[in-house]
Amino acid sequence: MSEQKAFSLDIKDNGVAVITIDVPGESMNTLKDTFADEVGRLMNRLEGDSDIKGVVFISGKPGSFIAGADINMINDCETAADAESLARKGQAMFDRIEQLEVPVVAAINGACLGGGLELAMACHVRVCSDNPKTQLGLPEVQLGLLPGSGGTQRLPQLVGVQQGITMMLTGKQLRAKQALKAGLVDEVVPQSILLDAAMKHALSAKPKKKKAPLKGISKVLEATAYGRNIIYKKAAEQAQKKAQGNYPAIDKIIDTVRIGVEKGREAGLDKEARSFGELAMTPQSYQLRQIFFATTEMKKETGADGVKPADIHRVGVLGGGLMGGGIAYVTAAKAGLPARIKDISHEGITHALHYSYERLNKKVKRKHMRRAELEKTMLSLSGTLDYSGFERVDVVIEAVFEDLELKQKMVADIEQHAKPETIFATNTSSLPITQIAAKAQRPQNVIGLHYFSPVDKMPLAEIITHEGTSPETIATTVALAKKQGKTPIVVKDGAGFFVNRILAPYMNEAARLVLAGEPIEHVDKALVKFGFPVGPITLLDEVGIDVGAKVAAILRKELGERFEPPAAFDKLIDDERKGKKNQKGFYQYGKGVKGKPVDSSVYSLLGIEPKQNLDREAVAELCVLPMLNEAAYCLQEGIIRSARDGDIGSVFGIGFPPFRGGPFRYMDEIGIGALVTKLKTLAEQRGDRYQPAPLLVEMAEQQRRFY
Ligand SMILES: C[C@H](O)CC(=O)SCCNC(=O)CCNC(=O)[C@H](O)C(C)(C)COP(=O)(O)OP(=O)(O)OC[C@H]1O[C@@H](n2cnc3c(N)ncnc32)[C@H](O)[C@@H]1OP(=O)(O)O
Repeated sequence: MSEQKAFSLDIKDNGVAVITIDVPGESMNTLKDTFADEVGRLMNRLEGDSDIKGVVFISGKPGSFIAGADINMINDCETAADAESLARKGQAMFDRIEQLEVPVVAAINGACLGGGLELAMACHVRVCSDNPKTQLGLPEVQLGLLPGSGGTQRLPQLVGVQQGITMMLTGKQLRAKQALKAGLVDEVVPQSILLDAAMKHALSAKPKKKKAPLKGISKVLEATAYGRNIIYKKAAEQAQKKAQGNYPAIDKIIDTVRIGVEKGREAGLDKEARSFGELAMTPQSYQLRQIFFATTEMKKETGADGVKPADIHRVGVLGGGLMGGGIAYVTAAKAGLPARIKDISHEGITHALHYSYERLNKKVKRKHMRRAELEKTMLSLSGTLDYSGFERVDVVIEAVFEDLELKQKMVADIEQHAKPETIFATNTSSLPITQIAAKAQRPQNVIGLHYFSPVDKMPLAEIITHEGTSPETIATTVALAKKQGKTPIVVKDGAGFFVNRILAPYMNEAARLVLAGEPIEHVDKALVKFGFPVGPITLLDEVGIDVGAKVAAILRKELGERFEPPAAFDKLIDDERKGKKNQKGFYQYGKGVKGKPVDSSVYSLLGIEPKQNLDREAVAELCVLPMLNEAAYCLQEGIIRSARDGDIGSVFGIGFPPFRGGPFRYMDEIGIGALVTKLKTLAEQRGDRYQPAPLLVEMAEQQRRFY
């Protein structure tokens, strides 16, 4: 039997060689080093045939071009030299494509990422479909890597140094029209004529090397070495402000581009391959790759083994407030499902509709969406003051005020007005699902579906089951959350569920440090440096100090002394300090306030003389260790199903530094034995709340790891 190939050649009568990429046994094309020989033979064949007038690369997969180099292959590298050699092979393969005498065209439909875009950029012309799935980008930075097969050299040439660096530092992907405007593709056509359009280019004269379509200040800056130096410097400053030195890929990307632009392609490619090798061996890249594997694995899970989710045709949303509005929006705009919003007032409904309209209109203004599409999506949203229309909804998502009796009444109302099989999903963040389901006639249909604010931005959804939730309800809710663009984790009912539960001891500890005199901005900076997107005190201001106090009290009541909040909330609440929402918190807000100065009156209110006693590492450790410990408690109690779910929940829900892999992977890295020793010492010094979770103690004794 002949071996199935990834690249197949079909020479058309018009002399165009069409190379179809269709990696056998994979749902999406990814590039492997083993393809080098295959492509090499193809190139020999093409170079030796003077009848060939042009070449087109196209994908044989229905909705995607190439999703990049195979990340498993990168993961299998044992040394930097292994990874460097992968990069060099890719570079050589793409150089040969570029060196073909005849025009070479990439016909792109769907994802064209990483190594896929690097291949496309080695072609002389790029044509892409206007399919919304068509996205072009170099997302290697999200894996702690840089583009390793010529991308750092070819992208700046096509789109300019500034835009090229930005794309590589952020991993930002461009849609068809954006790619056209940026100079990354040469033509955008409907998918139905993609191949024809590409063939036309293949039969035309080979285009001259194009220049990036730069205008204004970019054009001026990029014209001289002096101007470009400003770009490199600014890019590094901006990126590091966010990355805090935690991502080694950043400097390497900028440096590699710089060397290529200033010293030429050869020097640039050499630096690129070496940097790729080095980065592939960093712990940051390792952890980020594990996050990719975990999320891909989770995309396939239904939440209930072997159970098929029910079809969802319509969704009901109770409450048109901030959360309800956001939920209606992701239902209509992302899941493409009609959402019927019930509120007690016209204002509530108008608010929810307006919320969606504003977001959609922004997309129209940015040309990411047609007006007709906006109108169609808006038509799928409707409102009601009673339950009219609810007899047809398959899932109801409740986002009303946090009041147990009210929520129980909602359950009863839905049981009365909707179908017997309609699922009741509550977006409560603090009430036990078991209690919300307590009076239900059909408790099997009741489940928690906890979104994070803002709903359209935050990627996580916690799906909370109570003892009686049926597997069908779980599978259907998981499917709905995925359609809404969320990564769901299924968790067991319990105070704070998972995310808020592990957040609480961390926030409490940060507040304790402030009360002990550590300056507010010092505590925040320590955790931003550790890798969180914002510090805990800033977060408290954002969430609302009153909300924090309320949640803290509930958790203390349900989970015991370990959750005792520091005795400061009362004073803050009495002083009407709610945080950002009433412009009075730990920091100063309002017009005319520049930067983010601490509101020093909070120190006198709390009777504190701020003085830094601990360094950043110590502050971070004191706050993060209780979070890790609590995550272990959650696993031990079956709140989360696996360490993997806990890691993804923490990274996507609270921005736990992704390059550390999540709390469980981070605990493995510290070493469970070392962690237990540290926690015990802190328990002696600072109090019993630091006592290690029994699971950790047991694991330390047995020298086990989470992974
Ligand atoms: C040398 C080079 O510069 C280095 C590189 O190219 S590194 C790789 C850069 N590319 C990336 O990071 C893209 C990674 N992939 C993605 O982001 C997403 O898969 C995607 C946006 C392309 C598609 O998402 P979606 O439609 O939800 O499909 P998804 O389930 O994720 O992927 C489909 C399958 O392709 C696989 N896949 C996608 N990209 C992959 C990759 N780069 N490596 C290995 N497998 C990959 C997934 O594992 C999954 O496999 P399965 O069918 O066995 O489950």
